[in-house]
Amino acid sequence: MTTVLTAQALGKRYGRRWALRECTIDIPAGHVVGLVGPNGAGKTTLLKLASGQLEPTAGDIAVLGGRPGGTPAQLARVGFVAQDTPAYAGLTVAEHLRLGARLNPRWDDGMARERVARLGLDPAQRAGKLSGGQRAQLALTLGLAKRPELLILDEPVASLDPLARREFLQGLMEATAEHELSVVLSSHLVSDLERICDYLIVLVDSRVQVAGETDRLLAAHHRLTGPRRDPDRLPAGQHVVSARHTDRQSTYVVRTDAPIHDPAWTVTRLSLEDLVLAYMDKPAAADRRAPLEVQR
Ligand SMILES: Nc1ncnc2c1ncn2[C@@H]1O[C@H](COP(=O)(O)OP(=O)(O)OP(=O)(O)O)[C@@H](O)[C@H]1O
Repeated sequence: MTTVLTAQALGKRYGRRWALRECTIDIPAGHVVGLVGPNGAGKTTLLKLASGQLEPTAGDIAVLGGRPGGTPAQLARVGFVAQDTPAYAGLTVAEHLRLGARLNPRWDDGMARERVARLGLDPAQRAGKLSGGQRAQLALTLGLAKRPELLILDEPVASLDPLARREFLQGLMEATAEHELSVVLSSHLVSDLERICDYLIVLVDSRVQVAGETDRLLAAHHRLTGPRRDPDRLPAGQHVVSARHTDRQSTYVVRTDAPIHDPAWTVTRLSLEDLVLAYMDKPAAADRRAPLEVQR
């Protein structure tokens, strides 16, 4: 597997507090990867370490085979769109493009101008006067026109209304279809991830709980509902992700590659949101096993 990001026992500490601890992760190339997890899981910290904005306190990280932010050439290969889609409020849209051209050796000015025109952004408008959605689009334009091999987006759509969100994600999907680009996108909005991501990683408390291509993950997970049954009475090939019991009834989310024929169970497929919630539901700190990988 060719990876765009690989980390071993990666950690970042602020004073005595670990923001990310012993994080081991491999992110494959050629995908639009959704990174999801509860507040405080360490997603932003991981993405900032990957883009070279933070230095690790412990462990190793390599992005596109190099040290994040290690050289100007390495910086040019990775684009980053931050949570608050920052822009220089006093600079106009056109000035942002000129700055991008000056700072980035692989800058695609034609693409930047074409996107700005298509989005209806006024080149003379100061970024501070743009709406949140327009600012996010400007940030995405700057990230794409850099022509990175890897584009990292940290909750880029969190503050956008549904229409602006859809337009932003549409622009991102078009760009990934047109250019060879790996994308890692963190978001709490699983329905958005479901639309654009073909690979999912659930991070809880710095640990990868599950990672894999979304269609394979969905094919391998099922909800079983039926008469109460203890987990040790499930077949060995059924890995329990989450369990709920009443006096009479059990509901499991299981991962299995084998068909489920037990007539006692009502078997239903999961949505991506159900799957994410099942993994987020696990007591994170207690679960220190190797993550599940569902891959080709
Ligand atoms: N600059 C900092 N100083 C101290 N602690 C920090 C700092 N940045 C992050 N943390 C802590 O590190 C942990 C991980 O934070 P991080 O922002 O990486 O999580 P996240 O998964 O992105 O969360 P969210 O989904 O809420 O954005 C949190 O407990 C947070 O409080």
